[in-house]
Amino acid sequence: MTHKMLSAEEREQLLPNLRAVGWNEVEGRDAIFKEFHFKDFNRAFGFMTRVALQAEKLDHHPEWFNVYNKVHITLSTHECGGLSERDINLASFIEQVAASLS
Ligand SMILES: C[C@H](O)[C@H](O)[C@H]1CNC2=NC(N)=NC(=O)C2=N1
Repeated sequence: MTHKMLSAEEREQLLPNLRAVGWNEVEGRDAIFKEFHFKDFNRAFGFMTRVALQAEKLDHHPEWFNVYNKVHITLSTHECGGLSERDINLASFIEQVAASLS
């Protein structure tokens, strides 16, 4: 399957919404990043478990890092070497899960 990089127009429309909820563009790479904080490890890992199952379903996986109650997530589409619609869709799913757990 091929994935198309987001166009300049799509970026102008989509990125401000993501920025408003804490996703930032990564420097030197076409990717987005957000840091999540939970009450404890149990919440953080519960969050990761839900995201993992959806990622597998979508065949689109986060780059992430966890220490105790913190989860750092980077999203990018390796296949096209940058941001695609898949990253936007996964980011919005991640936002829903995080909202349901905090
Ligand atoms: C073969 C498989 O479809 C690809 O490797 C998928 C898997 N998960 C992926 N995840 C992400 N984030 N980017 C990809 O390009 C990607 N490609």
